[in-house]
Amino acid sequence: MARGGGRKWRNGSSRGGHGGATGGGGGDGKRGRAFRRDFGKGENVWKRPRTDAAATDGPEGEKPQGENKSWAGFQLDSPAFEEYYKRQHIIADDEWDSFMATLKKTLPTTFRINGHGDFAHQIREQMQKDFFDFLPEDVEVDGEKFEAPRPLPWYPDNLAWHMSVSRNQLRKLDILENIHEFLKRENDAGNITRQEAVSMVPPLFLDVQPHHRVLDMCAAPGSKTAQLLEMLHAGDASATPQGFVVANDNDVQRCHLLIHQTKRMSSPSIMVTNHDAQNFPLLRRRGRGGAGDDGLMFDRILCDVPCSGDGTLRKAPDIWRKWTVGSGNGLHRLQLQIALRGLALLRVGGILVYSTCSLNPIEDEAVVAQLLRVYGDSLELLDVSAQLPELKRRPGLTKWLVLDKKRWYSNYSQVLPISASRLTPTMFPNPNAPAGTSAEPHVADEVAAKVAEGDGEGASLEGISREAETIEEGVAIDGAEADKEGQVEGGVVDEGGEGENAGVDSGKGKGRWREQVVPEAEECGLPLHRSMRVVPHDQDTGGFFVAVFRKLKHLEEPVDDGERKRNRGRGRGRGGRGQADGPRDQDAPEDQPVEETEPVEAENGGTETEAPETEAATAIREEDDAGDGLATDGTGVEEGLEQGLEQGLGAEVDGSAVEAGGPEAEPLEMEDAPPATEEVPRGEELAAEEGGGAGPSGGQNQGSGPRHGVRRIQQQGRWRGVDPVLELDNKEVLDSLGSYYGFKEEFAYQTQLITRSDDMATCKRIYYVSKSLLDILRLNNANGNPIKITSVGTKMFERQTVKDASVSCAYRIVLEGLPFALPYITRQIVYPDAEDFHMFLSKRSVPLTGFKDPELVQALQQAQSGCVIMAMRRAAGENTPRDAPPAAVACWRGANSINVLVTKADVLCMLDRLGFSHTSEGPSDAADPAADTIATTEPVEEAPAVAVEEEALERAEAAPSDVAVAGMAV
Ligand SMILES: C[S@@+](CC[C@H](N)C(=O)[O-])C[C@H]1O[C@@H](n2cnc3c(N)ncnc32)[C@H](O)[C@@H]1O
Repeated sequence: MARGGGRKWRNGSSRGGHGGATGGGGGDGKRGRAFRRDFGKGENVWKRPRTDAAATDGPEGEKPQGENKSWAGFQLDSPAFEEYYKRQHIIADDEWDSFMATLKKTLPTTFRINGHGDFAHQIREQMQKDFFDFLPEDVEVDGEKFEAPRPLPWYPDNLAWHMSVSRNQLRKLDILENIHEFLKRENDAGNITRQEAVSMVPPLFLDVQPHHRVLDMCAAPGSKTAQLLEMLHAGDASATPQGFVVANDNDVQRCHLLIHQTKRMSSPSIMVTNHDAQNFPLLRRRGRGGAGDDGLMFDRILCDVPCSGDGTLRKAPDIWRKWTVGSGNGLHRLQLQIALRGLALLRVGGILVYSTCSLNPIEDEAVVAQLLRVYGDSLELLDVSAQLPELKRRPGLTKWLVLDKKRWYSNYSQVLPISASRLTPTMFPNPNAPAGTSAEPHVADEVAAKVAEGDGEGASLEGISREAETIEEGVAIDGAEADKEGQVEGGVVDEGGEGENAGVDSGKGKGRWREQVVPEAEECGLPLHRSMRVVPHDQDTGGFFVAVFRKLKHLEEPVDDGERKRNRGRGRGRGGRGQADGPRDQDAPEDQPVEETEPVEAENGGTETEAPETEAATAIREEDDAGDGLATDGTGVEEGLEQGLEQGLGAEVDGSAVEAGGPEAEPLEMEDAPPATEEVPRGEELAAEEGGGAGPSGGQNQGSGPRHGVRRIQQQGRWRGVDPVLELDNKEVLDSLGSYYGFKEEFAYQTQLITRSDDMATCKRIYYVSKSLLDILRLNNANGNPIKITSVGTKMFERQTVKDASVSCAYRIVLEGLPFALPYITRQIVYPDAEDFHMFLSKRSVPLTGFKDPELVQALQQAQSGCVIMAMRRAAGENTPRDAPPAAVACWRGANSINVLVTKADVLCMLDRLGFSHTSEGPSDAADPAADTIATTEPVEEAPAVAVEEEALERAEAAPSDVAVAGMAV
């Protein structure tokens, strides 16, 4: 569907990236002068550190370079971490010190300019022109030279930037403070996103095109989702993309961060869902199979899994203290389950990127290796070394060790009973190696050899540690005897019993715990070097791991029976809830018709359904002949996970795996909280807050045609408390919108508007969704709504409670949705020239007669009271159609005046983009709204509300370790 010049004019500049830019503007230098005035304070601010306490970090030399004050009190080392990673050889010995030193420095500030094309380039140019070009060479912060900001060389179009200073340091010099203010303002308006450099990498390898269906499986807080959306919208600027992005997270709170982040993108092509990714539903169509029509399968999947997060030590230093080897081991299973589910949902030919912000091979290469084993020649680990050539990366490891309970293993066959429930074969380079192939060398022999070589107790990392002492004290050396004070369990003497840390030689408890000969790591034999690890000291970043896969075909061949049986026994032995059975080809070829679940009319009037079964559920059902009470619709699921489980994952399916079979979800309010000043119709408030009960209201809904995609509020059952996703088909509302705004016929408002309230006649918010997402909503509905949707599309209209009875349409157009409606509006729209528009934005409230252009005054006087769109005219001679103005803004026309209906921050950014002068304080506050007939004083969130959310966003981004710990299975 065409969207006219939406991409060009960028409704008020804000709401981020893709969606239309203010365009034009810039270049006249006026705005730049306004900003530069702030710098002219008659002194060299570049060298003047602030004298307040925040300006000093304490004496140099007492902290690692770059460490800031906020790190005071943090432990910045971990012997366990060092021992572990040295042993894994993720870094060569001669680089170790540099690696560790970088890890102890704070992370530089990096940010990304949202969007693409003209709009993004304008921001970049403005930023350089007004700020960076003015930086003298000799700026110092905290006694260190301030390096000029530079674009990240590997990020396309110079749209991602690096500043050597931390965010705290940005506040220490006035001139940097101005940059900080600019970044903050643009961030609030959604034009810039602070994001760690390495976190920007995975989406780039997905090569998202506008027609792609994209799934972001673990998406919150959403910085990568934002990138995916930008790529989706990067095609024909005048069209809504054919594809869409589904952003999922299993944490309801974090879903709200995700909604906030994606809302800034103003996209009708985004859906936020709330599922355990390992159980993400697979939707099928009945009788409509065929190339290009395979239900809800995806062309691109980002699998940025929960992880132990030790690649983020530089921004989350508490990870030093918390670091244990158990974090990575404990997450491996979940990571594998999620990745396998991702592959099951991927179309043939599609690309899946697996990524973590952990350096740990158990979370990284071991997962990748198992995916390759399960999929065999159905999956290719892509060699992407030629892509992003400027990005320094290291090839993935091809061998590694597994550590548990202070004991190193190279092969699962060595695993002692004490660790058998904590480790799985899939963690090892060779999960299927028969027992004994890599038996541990006899310690006594090794000790003898080392002693003979003159090596002794000092050889703590490369072989034997402290054997001399252990022998002296008569400690068991081949697992048969007990230490005097230690305990024997399965032949291992463990000092603390529960200690998890690597601590091969912790220096404590001399002679109290048994040492082992560390086995040689085994080669995996798979092309894992094609995966990549970004390490901090290569380019002053955090650490990250990325692997890029292409699915070549659907799985067909069952895994080896013997192997399945062997592992099935193991699963039972461990009390697993279920066991995967042999593989089935659930991932039907594109041309194969598939069955669709029939929704069952539930007693409460809502729709209840038998959910499409997840593979985990299948695993349970098929292991347990009684079916474990789980519903299945027989649509089948990819056997990937089952095989993964069979091949040693252990076949235990944790409680969460059952969820897709029908858990009762936490009540979830689906829409953003209404602005405090707005009046919420009572019926709708109830619907949102109480999760049900607000049925169609009396006669108001009469006259509506049959609803499509109806999903009434669930009073019980799977998504209890979740607002419905309903296609707006209330004739009165649609007619009122159509006649008030004079929408052209080609505008799909008749079919592509969605509400989340059962009471359509008075629904508070109306959302606009792309055609392709609408198809998915309908498919979801036809399948009984297995997908739990927390938000969809972009808000386009909001109900306005007004005192003035002459206002004939209760719905105003909101900032996010305006770009999509603008090309089709023929009424209630006026066209000021640049001068009047500039004046209006600066004042934010102007009498109807207060404009210089008499035609504009006349048009305003003739407009109805209520929402009016001000669309700036191009300069004379510019031959641009009226429906593609350089900027437009929604306003409220009262009896005597017209008021802008966007935040001050948004107006400021719009002025910036248009090259209009303003003070850094921005436009004045709107005139007293009481003077007019608008019922709300500030209809959109003002900066404080946004700032709070931003803070939460930052916290969420900075705390992956918490996420990981919370998500740990053990
Ligand atoms: C590493 S963070 C994702 C960061 C995100 N991709 C971004 O760029 O902003 C991992 C996310 O996974 C979520 N998560 C944890 N377990 C999950 C599961 N089983 N299914 C889906 N999401 C999960 C967490 O809530 C967390 O938001």
